[in-house]
Amino acid sequence: MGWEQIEISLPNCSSLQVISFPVVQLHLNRTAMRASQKDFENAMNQVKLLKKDPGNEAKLKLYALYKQATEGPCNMPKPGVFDLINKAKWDAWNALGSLPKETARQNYVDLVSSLSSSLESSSQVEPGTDRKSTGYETLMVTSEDGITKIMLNRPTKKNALNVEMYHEIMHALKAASKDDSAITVLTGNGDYYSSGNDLTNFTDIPPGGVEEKAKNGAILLREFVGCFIDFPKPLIAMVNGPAVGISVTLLGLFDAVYASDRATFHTPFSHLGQSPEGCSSYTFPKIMSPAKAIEMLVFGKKLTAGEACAQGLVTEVFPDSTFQKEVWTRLKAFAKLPPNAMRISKEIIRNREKEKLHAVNAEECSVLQGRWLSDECMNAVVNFLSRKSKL
Ligand SMILES: CCCCC/C=C/C(=O)SCCNC(=O)CCNC(=O)[C@H](O)C(C)(C)COP(=O)(O)OP(=O)(O)OC[C@H]1O[C@@H](n2cnc3c(N)ncnc32)[C@H](O)[C@@H]1OP(=O)(O)O
Repeated sequence: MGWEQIEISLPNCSSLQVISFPVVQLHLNRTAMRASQKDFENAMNQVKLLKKDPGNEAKLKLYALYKQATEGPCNMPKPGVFDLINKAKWDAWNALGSLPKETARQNYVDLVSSLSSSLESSSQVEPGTDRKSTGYETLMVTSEDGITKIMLNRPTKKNALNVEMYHEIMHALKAASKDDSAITVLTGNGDYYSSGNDLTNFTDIPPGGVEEKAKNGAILLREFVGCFIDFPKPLIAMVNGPAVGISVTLLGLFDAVYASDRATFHTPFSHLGQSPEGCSSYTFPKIMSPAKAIEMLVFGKKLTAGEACAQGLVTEVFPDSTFQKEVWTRLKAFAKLPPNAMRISKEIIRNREKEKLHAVNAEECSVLQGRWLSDECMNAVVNFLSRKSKL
């Protein structure tokens, strides 16, 4: 995804002919119809309720029409060539030329209506199936031998967490907290545990712009991390390979962390112009000392599995060749222990910290919301997406 997606969507949105043709046609067909301000507001609310992502191209059109409808023709200075996201948005808006505000408003309403019906009908392909409860797009969730296993399942993207995956993990954790399993395990499919936040999450800009994007991201992150803080049963991470970013910071909220000796632990927040999340600003200094936490969270020092174990972040390291067999044997034995006793013991160990953890989570999300709007963060994301940088 990433660069290819941006390259494909840019020509469509920056070309005057392509984008203005349907707009003009709609204008001619609708001289008698005018969307009211109420229709426009309803359409804006409807966009937030779309069950599926309409894709970057549609979102750029929505953005452009929204700006044209509310502010009129684009009179902003053109963003620099490396400011990919804002340039794509500027191009889309500018391509609408002098389209009247009322027509833009009508076209916005029409576009939302067509997106709602096409995304609605594509989600009805399998009638009667509730994807969220019977299957997942980004996870493999199984439950047997008293263990619910949540496996991150985007191996070709190194199990990067896209927005859908955040939602699905929350859903799977909530379901696991109520099912009849005794323990829950999080692991990754393929060679990575997880490469952390999917950096293409930053390219989906809603009509309200980057500020709205940052605000929504902070709300999502807070809810996501909250699910780990509140998870009532023993929660175990099986770190099958390298772990990056949020997949590392969350480990401080797990009850045991078993790692393959192939695993590494990397939190390159400063490199990305970002700041720590997952309550790591609180859990890491407690687990490994403030200085060691700063080496990881501020200077981005990558730890081997052995180092992470020596510092208390990892419970035990296993040779990769026997990792799966040894850990599953151990987990199956744990899962035979009386589940209520385990749950109550976890509660008494963790509960007095819960309030503090929720407060830390809220503060970290608020700081990150600001970081996501910084040049440092935007440049790092653009550099990754344009293949100029990797960790
Ligand atoms: C809303 C909540 C936000 C919470 C805040 C969270 C913060 C974080 O988690 S910060 C950490 C973010 N992660 C990264 O910066 C990692 C970026 N990825 C990389 O540097 C590298 O991909 C790698 C070192 C993880 C792996 O390198 P390599 O073995 O060379 O593999 P590829 O780069 O070719 O990766 C294969 C494929 O996967 C895509 N991909 C991998 N990680 C991510 C990612 N985090 N975001 C988006 N895409 C990712 C990569 O682009 C490749 O895609 P294709 O080229 O389409 O095959």
